[in-house]
Amino acid sequence: MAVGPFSNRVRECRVELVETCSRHVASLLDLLYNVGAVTEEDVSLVTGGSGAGERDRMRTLLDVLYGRGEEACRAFYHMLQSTETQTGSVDVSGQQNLQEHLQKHKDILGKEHETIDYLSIRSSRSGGCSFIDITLSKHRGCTFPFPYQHESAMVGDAFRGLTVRQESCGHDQTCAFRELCQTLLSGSSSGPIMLSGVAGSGKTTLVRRLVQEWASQADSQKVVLSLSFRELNLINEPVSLQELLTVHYSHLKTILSDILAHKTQDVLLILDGLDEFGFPLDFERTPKCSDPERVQTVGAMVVNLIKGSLLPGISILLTARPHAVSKVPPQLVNLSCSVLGFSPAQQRQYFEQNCGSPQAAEKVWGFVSSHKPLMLMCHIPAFCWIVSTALQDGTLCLKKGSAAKNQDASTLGMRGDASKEAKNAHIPSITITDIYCCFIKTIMVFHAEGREEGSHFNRLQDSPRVLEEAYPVLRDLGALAFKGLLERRFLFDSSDLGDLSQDSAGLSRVFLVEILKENRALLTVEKSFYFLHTSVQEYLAALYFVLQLLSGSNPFSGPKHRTLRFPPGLHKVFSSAARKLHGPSRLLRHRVKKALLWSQRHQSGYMDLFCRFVSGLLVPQTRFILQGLFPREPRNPCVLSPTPPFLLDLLHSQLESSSLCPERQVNLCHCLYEAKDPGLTKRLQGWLSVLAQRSQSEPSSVFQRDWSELAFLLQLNPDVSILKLDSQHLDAEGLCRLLPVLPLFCTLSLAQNPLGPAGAAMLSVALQSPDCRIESLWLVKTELGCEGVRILAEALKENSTVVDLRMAINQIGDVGAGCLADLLKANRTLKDIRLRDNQMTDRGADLLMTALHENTTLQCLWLFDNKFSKDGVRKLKEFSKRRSHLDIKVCV
Ligand SMILES: Nc1ncnc2c1ncn2[C@@H]1O[C@H](COP(=O)(O)OP(=O)(O)OP(=O)(O)O)[C@@H](O)[C@H]1O
Repeated sequence: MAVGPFSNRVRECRVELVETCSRHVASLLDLLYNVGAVTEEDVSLVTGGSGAGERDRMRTLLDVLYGRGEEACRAFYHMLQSTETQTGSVDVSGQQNLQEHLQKHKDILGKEHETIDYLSIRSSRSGGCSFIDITLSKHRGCTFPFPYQHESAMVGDAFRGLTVRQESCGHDQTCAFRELCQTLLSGSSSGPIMLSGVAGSGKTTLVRRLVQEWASQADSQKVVLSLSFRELNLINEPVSLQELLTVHYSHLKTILSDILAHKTQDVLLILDGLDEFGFPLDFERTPKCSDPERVQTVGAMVVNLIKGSLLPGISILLTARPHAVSKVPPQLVNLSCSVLGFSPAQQRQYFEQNCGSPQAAEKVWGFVSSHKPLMLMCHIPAFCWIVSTALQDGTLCLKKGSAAKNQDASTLGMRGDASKEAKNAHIPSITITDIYCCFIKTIMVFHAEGREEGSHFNRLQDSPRVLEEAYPVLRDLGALAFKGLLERRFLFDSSDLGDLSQDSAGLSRVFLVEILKENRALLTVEKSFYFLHTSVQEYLAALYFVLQLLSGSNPFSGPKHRTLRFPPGLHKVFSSAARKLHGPSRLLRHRVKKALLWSQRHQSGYMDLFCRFVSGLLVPQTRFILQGLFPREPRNPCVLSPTPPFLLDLLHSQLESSSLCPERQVNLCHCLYEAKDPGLTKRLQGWLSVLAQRSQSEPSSVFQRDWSELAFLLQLNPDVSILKLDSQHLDAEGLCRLLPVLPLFCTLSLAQNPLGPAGAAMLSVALQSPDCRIESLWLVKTELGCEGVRILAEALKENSTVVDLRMAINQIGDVGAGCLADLLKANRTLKDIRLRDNQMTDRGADLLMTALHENTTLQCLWLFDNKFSKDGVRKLKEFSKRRSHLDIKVCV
């Protein structure tokens, strides 16, 4: 074998040749065979191996050529030159061909991603779903969500969490959909972008919108390819990326390999729903693969795409629920976006565009905006749909709600000290369970027979009959939802639906249309279903659970006369425990307790809503909304009292448990709220009087979970205007738990707590909140230091409510005085600032006086016990004398 310059080039440039010439391997091999440079055996060696892709074939060819020696390698370079000249000449027509295919691709994908809403109530009322811009936040790299929290609860928190993060690290920003669209379609981004958001927050809707936006841009050269993880789950056999895409996009068949080889920088690959991906993603051990033609498992393919080994240079948009974000190592993610959900203004816009009439929209918005728990949940678009469906015709709920509102209004005028206010405080009586009951009822009634005749109101009168008829369907669907929850399963196939899909009365169609979404997998013909929103699954599971309880059956054994069985392990545990108990009341209590404990064992907050719904449905007043569905006389008389005492006892005894984490404790408070516990108001009063006593006596330690509970109780009661938490060992973490309510007090007194700069960051979030009502902020001896003051001063520049700021004994020094001086130049609201004992010297006093030349609103500045010289004090007094509106208090 002769080695010369050509064979050396083949060896040295192997990687480059594989990279650039693999697409010509077939024609090169032909040419080389025709001129005798390679043999028939060589050809079968190169083309053999069914799994080998172009790159593998190219590598084998180069090895063969090197083995054949200098002449074969020279022939190769010669052939390569002529092949490239030939392909160059067809480039112009190729370009035209590409444009035509691209336009066709845009048309097809645009149509596929039209925002079709199958929800017939919605389409009947508003002509389909209109897209409302939604608030997103973006962040370089990757962020992880807070652990231990139900994802639905995280949405409301996300708005404030965002500002907290902004304060502490300064690189999160809110952004609108348009901006994300531009980043993805402009061609300037590459690598993975993670879009996270809780269930129903609108990720898939954003993806649809993005594809439509791109499809409408005639000049966009981006090639968008969109796949859902749900579909990828169905591919069990190894496959090459090229083959997978060719099957999915058969209309791109002729140009796909060219795009994948030469236009990767123009490709945007959307992978929707990472949370649902069933295959493991092993970023450590998955073998590297850079050949789109090489077969591999779907999991390995996804890993190689995300790592940039496969199709380097493409942009990838991954969407995931928050808990699944960590499936991808953060260092591989270029940009993270979170769907924060609808802001209050966007919620209002949603109702305006999705309710049947402006009056209905106004009613729904009025109701939602006066019920804080509802408003928090309405950050999630899917929940907006549930609420608008439940309320716009749900006369029952609206009547009840307006009564609650009137009572709220009667207490709103109150002013004064928190404990006095709490005595009169009224905790609103509408619950989330009420809303879901109205939702189900509205849907059932809407689809009932005789829909064409009579008004919705008339049909509402007939609802007991409709609901009675719906019993078997609701029970079976509920059983499926419950089984899914226990198994942590959210996707069901046709066999899971069993009789439901063949229901002769057609009632189950209601659910298939309104409540279950069909997963339309393009890669296979198999159908699967999932609930419109996980909260709907949790509600139906709770409905089933309570229906079974009230009819004396064991919810854990599945409905009788049906094939649906729960996991054998679970079934055994629950039924053997049940056998040991006697008497229906004890059995009922036992079963509810089991369900509560079951949920508490799951620290992730999964099943939190289920427990709230169970608590709500055990209240006869709430069940009355679904009159007709429940047995008239439940076997168990203990569930007939307004709020069953056994339920309250159970929830209260769980609340006392010392092993409960704060988030589960808050969930128990939610359960008490759903159970319409009349003692909630008392609990708040108790809390506030304990705090009042504590601040007068020796401070004792307050657990973090207590702050969560207090925040929850205060949230339900908007009428308390003064919050005094002096000397309570309250730190930044405690403040974080209280954050939802902090802006809502006129006077916030947090003296003698170890807040420090981190606590100041929390407070600055409250001060910048659009809901901020804080007028007096008392932070005496809270370890702020100059850094804490700097953070607060920045926030106060944006705030126009605080009039009275007390910050004695905080060691702010001259640096802190300088920050306050800067604040005084900008702020026109503050009237009274107290800075006793803060280690300020003449330098600090000078800075403040300079600023006060520009500020004419400050009336009182207390500077006792600082480190001023005699001359400094004299200067301050003279300055004060010259300014009639300003009183500076100072002594040596
Ligand atoms: N921007 C929006 N404007 C109007 N309606 C919206 C918007 N976003 C979502 N929705 C409504 O909320 C429903 C749920 O949204 P979507 O399926 O996109 O959520 P998701 O985040 O993908 O949920 P999941 O994680 O469960 O897949 C949609 O069917 C749609 O009706």
